[in-house]
Amino acid sequence: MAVSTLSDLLDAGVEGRKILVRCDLNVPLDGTTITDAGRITASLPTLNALLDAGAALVITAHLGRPKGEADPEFSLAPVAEKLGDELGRYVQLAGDVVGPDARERANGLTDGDVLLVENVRFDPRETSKDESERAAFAAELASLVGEDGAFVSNGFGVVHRAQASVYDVAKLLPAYAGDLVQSEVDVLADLTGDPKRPYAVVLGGSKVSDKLAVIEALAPKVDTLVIGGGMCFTFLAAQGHGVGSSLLQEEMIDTCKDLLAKYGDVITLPVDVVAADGFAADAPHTTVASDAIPEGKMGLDIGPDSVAAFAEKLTSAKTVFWNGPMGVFEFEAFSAGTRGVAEAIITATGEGAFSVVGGGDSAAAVRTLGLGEENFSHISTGGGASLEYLEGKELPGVTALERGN
Ligand SMILES: Nc1ncnc2c1ncn2[C@@H]1O[C@H](COP(=O)(O)OP(=O)(O)OP(=O)(O)O)[C@@H](O)[C@H]1O
Ligand SMILES: O=C(O)[C@H](O)COP(=O)(O)O
Repeated sequence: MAVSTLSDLLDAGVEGRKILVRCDLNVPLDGTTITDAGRITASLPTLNALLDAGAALVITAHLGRPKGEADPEFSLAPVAEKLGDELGRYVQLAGDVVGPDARERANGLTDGDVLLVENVRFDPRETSKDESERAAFAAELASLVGEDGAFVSNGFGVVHRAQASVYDVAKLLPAYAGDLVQSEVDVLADLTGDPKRPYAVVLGGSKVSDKLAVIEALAPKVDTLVIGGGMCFTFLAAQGHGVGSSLLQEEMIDTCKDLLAKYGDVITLPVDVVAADGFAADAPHTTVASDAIPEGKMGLDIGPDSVAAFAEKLTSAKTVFWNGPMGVFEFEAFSAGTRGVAEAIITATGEGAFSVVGGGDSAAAVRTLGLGEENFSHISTGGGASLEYLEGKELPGVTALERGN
């Protein structure tokens, strides 16, 4: 990665300067309680290094996918509090993103101060397809750190998004890769060169439309592609099975048919699923064959036979990349599939495989199910970002840094 790094910025000196840092603080929440702070703790080394060197920080981040307007459900308030605890210093939260409150607070920052502005996705220009709108928003973000400012990209989980606070702003300020972006890209590079075979990829989770596209690019590169979680139902539908009220991307059924025709020998789908009456922790549920999901039932986990079939593929792999839980692991009743697949990957790792878990919720699953981060070769903070990297796609947030300075 030919980019300027945090060390270059520290060598240039940050004392008395305001530094804009893009983090991925998109943590899972239960109401206002953070259920896994992994992405916050992963951000700390870079933030602490800058603060220790005398910088004042303006941090930008998103939370969830609000609709381009302020929405209390997606406020970064819980994140500001947790970040303050972790940094051991007060983190101010601006009531807006680039409005009067953010500007006034940014103006008043002195060395060692930390300001988090509100969820950048409260401003519709952040994710706009119109480059000039994004550029205008990026300019307002850049102005928060003034003439002498710099930009540090430290949100690996979001570098696959060509969004204003990730991509456009890097063109307006001297731009540097934070330690998290640099170290994640370095590790993932090991998976793109000449991975040890068999190479298995496990896909699940709920961002079906984002990640179905990844399969076309990954399938030819891997020996096994295991698909569970919310991802599998569009494939089951493509095989002509009813999926009840499970997560389904109807407009992608034909794509899945094509993928199965082309890569059927590589793709493994669940043979059974845990079908529930609704989306709730205590929903009555039963395990059914994946070609017999009853009308009105919702598949919330893969079943035990699927776990066994997936485990057989995974335990013999020498390289494993896993993104996306196999079920709604946040509910105990639907966590067995995720646990079972994780245990198979742990077994493979114990036998010398190189294993990477990528994604906010996937990494959270490893921690909340007590599976032991140390049992995997690497836990990545980025799900979509690492998948796109493995696909060989350009990561706009990294490209922008290469172009910068
Ligand atoms: N069968 C299912 N139906 C509905 N939701 C599911 C199902 N299986 C898993 N999920 C949900 O998928 C979510 C995680 O999906 P997601 O694609 O966001 O993964 P991730 O690891 O966070 O990756 P990224 O970092 O790209 O977001 C979890 O909250 C989980 O409850
Ligand atoms: O959770 C993630 O993968 C990142 O925070 C990016 O979020 P997004 O998929 O909503 O852009």
